[in-house]
Parts: sequence; C-alpha cells; structure tokens
Amino acid sequence: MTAATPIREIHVAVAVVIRDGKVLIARRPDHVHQGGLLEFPGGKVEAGESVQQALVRELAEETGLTVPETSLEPVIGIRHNYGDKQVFLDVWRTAEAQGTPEGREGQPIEWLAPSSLNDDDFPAANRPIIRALRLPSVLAITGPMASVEQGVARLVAGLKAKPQALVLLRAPELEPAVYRDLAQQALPLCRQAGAGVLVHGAPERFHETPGAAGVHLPWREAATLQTRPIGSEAWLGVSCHNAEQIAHAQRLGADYVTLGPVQATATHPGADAMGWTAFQSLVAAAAVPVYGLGGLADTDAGRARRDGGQGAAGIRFWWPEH
Ligand SMILES: Nc1nc2c([nH]c(=O)n2[C@H]2C[C@H](O)[C@@H](COP(=O)(O)OP(=O)(O)OP(=O)(O)O)O2)c(=O)[nH]1
Repeated sequence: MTAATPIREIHVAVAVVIRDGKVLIARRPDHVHQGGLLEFPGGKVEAGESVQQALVRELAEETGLTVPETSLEPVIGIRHNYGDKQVFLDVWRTAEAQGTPEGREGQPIEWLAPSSLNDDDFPAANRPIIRALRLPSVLAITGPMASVEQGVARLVAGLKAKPQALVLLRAPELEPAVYRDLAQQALPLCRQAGAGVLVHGAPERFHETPGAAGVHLPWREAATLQTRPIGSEAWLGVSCHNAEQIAHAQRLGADYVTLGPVQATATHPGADAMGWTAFQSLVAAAAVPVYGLGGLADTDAGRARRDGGQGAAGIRFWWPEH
C-alpha cells in the first residue's frame, strides 16, 4: 500500500462586494464542489496571478462587475479541509464595484444583509467570513470602576463621547452578584446608545444576563471547556495569547478571539508584547476573526485589518478614567 498523497491546497480568491450595506451572494451550480450552496463570488487563483488580479477577473467573469484593484481590502484568510479538497479562502472586500451585477454563468445572485446570512446555507469554511462581516472593527472594553455606580457613569460618558457598536463589559474586580447588577443596568443604556453588550467571565454570566449579545471568556475559563458553552445565536469570544490557545478557541466554536498583547500596555506592564509581525503570522494561521489587543487605539483597527485581523480591541481609547 502506498502512503496517501497529501492533498494540494487550492488558493481561492473570495470577493465580498458591498453596496448600500448589503453583500453580493451567488448560488453555486448543483454539479460543482459544494454545489447548491450559497457563496461569495470568486474562484481559484490561477498560476502567475495575484489574489487581487484573480478577484478582479472572477468578478468580471461571474458578475460583469468592474472592480478597481486598489479598492480591495483584506477581510480574512481561512484554511479548511473538506476531506475531498483542501482550500485556502483568501477573502477581500470592496465597496467600489461598478455596474449592475448579473449571473453571467447562469447562477442566481442577490444582495443580502450580512445579518441575514445563515451558516447552513454556505459551505462550512464560510462560517468565519460571515462572523467577520457582522463583527465591528473596534471592540471597546470597559476599564477600571470602583463601584457599579461609577462603572455605569463611565459607560454612559464613554459611549456619549465615542459611540461604539460592541462593548465588552469587563469588571473582574466585581463579585459575581455585583457584576450581575452592573450588567443589568448597562444593558438598556448600551442598547439606547446603539451598542451590543458582551458579558465577561464564566459562561454563567451570559445565562444570567438576558439580552446580552454574547460572552467573552478569559483564557483560564476557555481552557476548562471542551465544547461551546452557549448557543450559536450569541457571540462567543476568547482571550488568546498564542497559536495553541487560538486553536483551542476554534475547537470551542469561538466566533472571534482577541490576541495580545500586541504592544506594551500600562494595564499589563509585566506581559511581553508580541509586536505586529507575530500578530500577523498568528492571524495568518487562524480561521477565526482576530482582534489585536494591548496598547492599541481604535485608530489601530486599520493596521490590524491590513495584517489580516478583524480590528482592534482596547480600553484606554474610550474609557473615561475620571
Ligand atoms: N467562490 C467561492 N468558493 C468557495 C466559497 N466557500 C468555499 O468553501 N469555496 C470553495 C468551493 C470550491 O472548492 C472552491 C472554489 O472553487 P471554484 O470551483 O468556485 O473555482 P473556479 O470558479 O475557479 O472553478 P473552475 O473554473 O475550476 O470550475 O472554494 C465561497 O464563498 N466562494
């Protein structure tokens, strides 16, 4: 018997075309790999072609859209083994496609809101892409608070000065019962300000906070779990610091991870910063949206995205200290 030949990885250029807040979706023909499922337009990168050239070509061939190469921004890269095929989905977004799209290969196409995309309608490898499109590029984390009252006041002032889409309500200094009180007060205030709330700590914090958008597990909590502790309708985030932890978070079915410290931080002065180069290579190996964390401002979200990440997470850029 001969040893099994390793399957060659196929480099696939995947285009997220955005217009008026909606994204262009096609249906794969029944007879092809992963046939009958929905997909983002795209196809294999040909020999001698850059991924950007492949995206421009595939969009023209499949939809008739014209896309300036310079408008393409990286979203996420995903390695996935389908068993019969190993793919690297190299996902890029553009909001500058010109023309009216048509299914040039006979495939139905339509514009859909990212919030309406269902995992089960797409090939399995697409799950992190859908997460990446729904998650914001900035994850705002709450900072120090001496009491619930002070925490709520800082939250309201912080959101007023800098509106946020998603707030991670982190207050490890509070006892669980006090934290529950904070979460119950924070939830309606954040909703009013247009922000979703992720509770922080053990999965029980999520179960006792109806209306929370999800839960963020510190690494020490995630390390004790073998399966996803909450349903798929809420966000599951995990704090990670290296490749092994990211792999574990992926096995748990995390929707995103934070990775850091990217830079030296005042809150964790003893921790060694990994720097952007290590951040980039850890992100390249991850199949989950990754926020950079540690010494970053919201203005670092662009840098993190260029390195393949989801964006930047942090405290100091928005949390009022006084
Ligand atoms: N285009 C696209 N392909 C995807 C997505 N998700 C996903 O797993 N894939 C997989 C399915 C296929 O194995 C591979 C893309 O190959 P393809 O068959 O569409 O590529 P192509 O257009 O160059 O095909 P062909 O000319 O060789 O027939 O990537 C997605 O969202 N869009």
